[in-house]
Amino acid sequence: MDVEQVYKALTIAGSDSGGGAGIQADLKTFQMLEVYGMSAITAVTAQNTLGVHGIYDIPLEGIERQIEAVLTDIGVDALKTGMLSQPEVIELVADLVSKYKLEKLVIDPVMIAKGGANLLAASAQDALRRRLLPLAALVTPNIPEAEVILGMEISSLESMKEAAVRMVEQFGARAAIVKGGHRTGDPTDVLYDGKQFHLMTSERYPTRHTHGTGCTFAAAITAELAKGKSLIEAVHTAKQFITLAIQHELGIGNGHGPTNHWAYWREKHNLSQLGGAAKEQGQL
Ligand SMILES: Nc1ncnc2c1ncn2[C@@H]1O[C@H](COP(=O)(O)OP(=O)(O)OP(=O)(O)O)[C@@H](O)[C@H]1O
Ligand SMILES: Cc1ncc(COP(=O)(O)O)c(N)n1
Repeated sequence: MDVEQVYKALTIAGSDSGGGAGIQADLKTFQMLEVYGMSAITAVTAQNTLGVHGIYDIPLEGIERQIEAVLTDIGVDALKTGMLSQPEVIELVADLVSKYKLEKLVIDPVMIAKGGANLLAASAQDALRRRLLPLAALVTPNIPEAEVILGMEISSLESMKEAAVRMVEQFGARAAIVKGGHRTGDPTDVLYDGKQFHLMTSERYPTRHTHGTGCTFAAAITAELAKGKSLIEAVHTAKQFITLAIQHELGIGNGHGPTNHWAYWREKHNLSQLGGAAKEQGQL
């Protein structure tokens, strides 16, 4: 029997007790894409589908030790960042990414939760621009995040393209994808790889269960990069992963529920989808 290589990915992000976003979404996504997942938790949130009910930052030394423990023993093929919370966490992550010469870094510049809670101190925005973006293989802002980082209004496909180019040319990321989930119409994401644009689009599913879509999307890209896939291949797979995860909503919770992290794997293996019972019972 053939034995295949084990690929490894690390997420540096916040914990979501509700399991839909943050560390939990990232690890579920790594697992479903058959990549070994590891984590460094920056903050613990008390969170459910109705909102964020508490944020407890992990001391800087604790974050550093988690990352060092993983890197000095197990190693990583690719990594991603999510909720970094404070400017000194951004400085620390940038120092460690440089120290260990980590190339495949995906930055999801998490700022505000769907429910409105602030997940990145305003004082950290400058550190994000100055220290982290120049190290990114890919940065994955949604439209409001790109507007804050760049100080520009984004209201059209053309301005999404301009934003992606500025992330690369002005701030030094090697590639940028500006996600279209927050616009009306089909959710088109604009990827600029430093040379050309790639537009990724899908049908828009009318659902309130979109908690953690950005985390899941960036984690899927990271998992595919860990396997050695090209950026374009990785983003294509991630788009399929997130589209199926949104399409086959689970119907969990009374607010913005999680996406379905099983959906891509079950589709690939020709299995029926979970969550249908809730739909039939009219709970969705
Ligand atoms: N209703 C929808 N139907 C289909 N695809 C969607 C929908 N909403 C978002 N997407 C897709 O999901 C991915 C994540 O985009 P989105 O803009 O929602 O990220 P985000 O706001 O960072 O997510 P979050 O803050 O919830 O983690 C993108 O590929 C986007 O096009
Ligand atoms: C720990 C953590 N990380 C990221 C998000 C963003 O996800 P969303 O915008 O869907 O709330 C979140 N809510 N919680």
